[in-house]
Amino acid sequence: MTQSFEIRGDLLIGSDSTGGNRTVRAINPATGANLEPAFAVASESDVAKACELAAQAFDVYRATSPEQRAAFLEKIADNIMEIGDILIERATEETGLPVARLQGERARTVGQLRLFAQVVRAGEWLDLRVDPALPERKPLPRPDLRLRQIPLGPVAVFGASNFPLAFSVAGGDTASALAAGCPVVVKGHLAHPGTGELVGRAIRAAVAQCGLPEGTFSLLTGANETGAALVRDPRIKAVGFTGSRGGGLALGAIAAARPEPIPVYAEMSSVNPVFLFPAALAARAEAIGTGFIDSLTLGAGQFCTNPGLLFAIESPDLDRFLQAASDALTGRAPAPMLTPGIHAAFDKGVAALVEHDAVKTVAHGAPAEGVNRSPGIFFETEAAEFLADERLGHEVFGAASLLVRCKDVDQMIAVAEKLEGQLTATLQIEAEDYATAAKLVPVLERKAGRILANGWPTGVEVSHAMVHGGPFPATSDSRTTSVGTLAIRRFLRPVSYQDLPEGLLPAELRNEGVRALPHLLDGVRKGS
Ligand SMILES: NC(=O)C1=CN([C@@H]2O[C@H](COP(=O)(O)OP(=O)(O)OC[C@H]3O[C@@H](n4cnc5c(N)ncnc54)[C@H](OP(=O)(O)O)[C@@H]3O)[C@@H](O)[C@H]2O)C=CC1
Ligand SMILES: O=C(O)CCC(=O)C(=O)O
Repeated sequence: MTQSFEIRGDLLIGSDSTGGNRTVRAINPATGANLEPAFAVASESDVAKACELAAQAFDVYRATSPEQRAAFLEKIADNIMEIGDILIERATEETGLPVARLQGERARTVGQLRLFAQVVRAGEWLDLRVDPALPERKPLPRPDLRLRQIPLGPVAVFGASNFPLAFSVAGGDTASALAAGCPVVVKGHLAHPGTGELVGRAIRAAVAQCGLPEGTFSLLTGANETGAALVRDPRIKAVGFTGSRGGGLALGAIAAARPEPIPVYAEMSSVNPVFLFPAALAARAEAIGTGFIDSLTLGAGQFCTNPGLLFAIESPDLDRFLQAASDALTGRAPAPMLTPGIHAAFDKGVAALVEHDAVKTVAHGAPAEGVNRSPGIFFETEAAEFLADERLGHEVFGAASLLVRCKDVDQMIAVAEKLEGQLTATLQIEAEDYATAAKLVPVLERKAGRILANGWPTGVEVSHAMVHGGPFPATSDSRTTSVGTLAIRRFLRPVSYQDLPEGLLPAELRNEGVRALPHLLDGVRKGS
């Protein structure tokens, strides 16, 4: 039977739909119009109720078999697809993003849930290890030691404004936390509350269809105080966040100040440097120029992987690149940005660069027609100026980028050394550049979570070998990723069982259970 999912403006607290205080409306950023209905704002007691239900659900949910948990993730994916066109229509209205982009993002979202279902079934994430007892060992016997990973507990997820599906209510943080066995309480983003509610209802339906405890999932709408109360709640054991540096740091401070501090996995701010090497510019300056502008203006530049900084060595080929990039940007019509606040922040960041004495505007897009939009813009400066003013390396969230002219490779490496942590670093190279690029790669490994060649950083593959992370301020914890299957590790911790009788061991660590799954036996890999 086909299910129907509606937007009512409710909070989804376990199986309960509540919404006393309906004061928030979504805005269509393309027109500035308010959208119906009004959404409920979660009170402190709503937050506490969602967390209590999540805590009650934890032991039951984490005890689900891999098959049950994988089937739940797949049911969420099926239900999201069942929402149908109204999901895409509402997301378009709330974000100003084009239909094709949102359809692609929906595919990424359900693909991500299905990938985590495969991960759960495969069992590598359990990281099973068995060191059998050595009773005869001298001078001391070794006990029987068995290790597995268990989930941390209820997780708070902050949906991102710029990916209303893939980084929001059922996005990567939620998918990886649920895959790990953690109940999830989402603080939805006010930029797309209707989209969030539809997806939240799809998850909640899957909870009921799979016979899971109601507290496995809740969705709260609200402002800063709702999110702060959620992170403070003692039942929450970890936080996933994508957004601004200020927001991530504020939530990290709240988490660190709790009587029991908890990890906050915040993906925050990145300018994603691109290094244009001489032979690459000589071979394909024009193609690099247009490729750059396509990546820069994708989604009105509202990607945390947006290429916001370029480095290149002075040459006539660099001038060819600049001409091609200028031609590609000039006349390009700006798309609406996600919220009036994000648009205002973009205009402020651009104004600071326009007014900067050491920065020259290279090109900009066509003038804006309509609200919440501004032309894309491309600046240049000299390496010495860049090194003298650290503000030039800060993120301007939107379609703005700065080219830094370098004298030679040594200067390019010197500026790279000064960069803050990044999600990505990109090399445009040809074979003749490899020897010089080899000097830069070790520097970039220290700076970024992903290093790529001859592509553009926007558009993150959801896969096993992806890292969407990096040193601060790209994220709050460079040891992990928010995209890809490795993201599950954020919500797990190891437990070692020493000499426990077989009957007290978890099923997967008993002799028969462990043989059926990949594991390390005395340090040697066994199983698939
Ligand atoms: N690196 C990236 O991937 C992204 C970066 N950004 C950056 O963030 C800016 C603003 O965009 P936005 O998406 O709203 O990001 P924010 O960081 O402002 O907000 C993200 C989420 O965190 C919450 N939040 C923020 N600060 C606090 C706080 N002090 N206490 C409790 N909750 C908090 C917000 O709640 P509430 O809505 O109630 O404020 C929202 O739910 C952009 O201009 C851009 O610079 C945005 C998107 C992605
Ligand atoms: O580029 C992508 O696909 C993902 C970008 C991202 O993580 C973000 O903008 O928050």
